[in-house]
Amino acid sequence: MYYFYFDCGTSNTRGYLIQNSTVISSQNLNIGSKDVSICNDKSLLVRGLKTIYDSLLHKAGLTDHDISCIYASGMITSPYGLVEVPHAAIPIDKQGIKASIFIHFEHTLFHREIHLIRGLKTTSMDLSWDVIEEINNLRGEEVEIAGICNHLPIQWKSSKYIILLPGSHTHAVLMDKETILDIFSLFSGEIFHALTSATVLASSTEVQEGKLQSIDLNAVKKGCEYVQKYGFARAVYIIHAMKIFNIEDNYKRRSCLSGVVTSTVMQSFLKHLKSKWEQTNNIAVYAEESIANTYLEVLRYLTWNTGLETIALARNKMNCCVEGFVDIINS
Ligand SMILES: O=C(O)C(=O)C[C@@H](O)[C@H](O)CO
Repeated sequence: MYYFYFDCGTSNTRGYLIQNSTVISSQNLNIGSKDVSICNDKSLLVRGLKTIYDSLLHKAGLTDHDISCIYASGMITSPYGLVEVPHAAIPIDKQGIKASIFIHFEHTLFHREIHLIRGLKTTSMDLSWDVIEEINNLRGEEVEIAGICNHLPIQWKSSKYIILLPGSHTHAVLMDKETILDIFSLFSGEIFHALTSATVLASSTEVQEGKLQSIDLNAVKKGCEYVQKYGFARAVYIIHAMKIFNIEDNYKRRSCLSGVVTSTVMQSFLKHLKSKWEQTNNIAVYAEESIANTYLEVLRYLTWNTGLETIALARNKMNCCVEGFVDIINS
């Protein structure tokens, strides 16, 4: 039996052709909810999805009739996706995620149902300004979490632990065995992106494509030190001063800035950990390798000698998204 799965992000969409539980082929397209928002045109995403779908089916010698079901998760259920679908509320596990799937009939290009995996939020109450600070929400990471659970030390599963998912936003997720108990959401990668593309730091932190995926961990540590000593605003200024007075190169300055942003994000997280999730000592970070290592370096710097156990899982080496999707569907 064949089925199709779309993982839709803010900047990218990936389609997977799956036979039983095995991925036959996949394709990436640089289209996401960000483009829908910028162009105010939802058809952009549908056309992108259909391009991926047709191309993978064609390569496999299949037709639409061979695909028993199409699934999608992530920003596709956001206001800048295909159709806005309310988040499901936590606590939730794989079975709950599967049971809350929303079926949408796509009538413009697919002319068939697309089964949408909902994002998650931390409250089901009516929201107002009085309680907005209690809210946390994610879309897409719930599928990755299901896959990540297969790669954690077995002894972690007998108690509570935390999964950190850095990205444009960073979500910290409190787990009890394989149930998502709580979420704490933070702005993060978008801050770094804004600083390195829309401020005076742009040209002094720019690096070649090949160096984007690597990081200088000593420079990251320096960034942490500046934030601890002076706070975010002065730490960022120091990186600007490094350019003005010719200290180090763009690669080191970029790594240092990454340390500044990451340690600011982790300071908020650690405050939350201390006040709300105190009893938890195990933290797994799932991200592209250099980002996961940056988070680990920063966490170790900020929590030195406190008994936290941290591990990194490199997203570029294991695809927890598709693995989690298969687990959810088979649950
Ligand atoms: O629920 C939404 O609308 C979001 O903006 C979720 C976002 O934070 C993603 O989880 C990032 O991957």
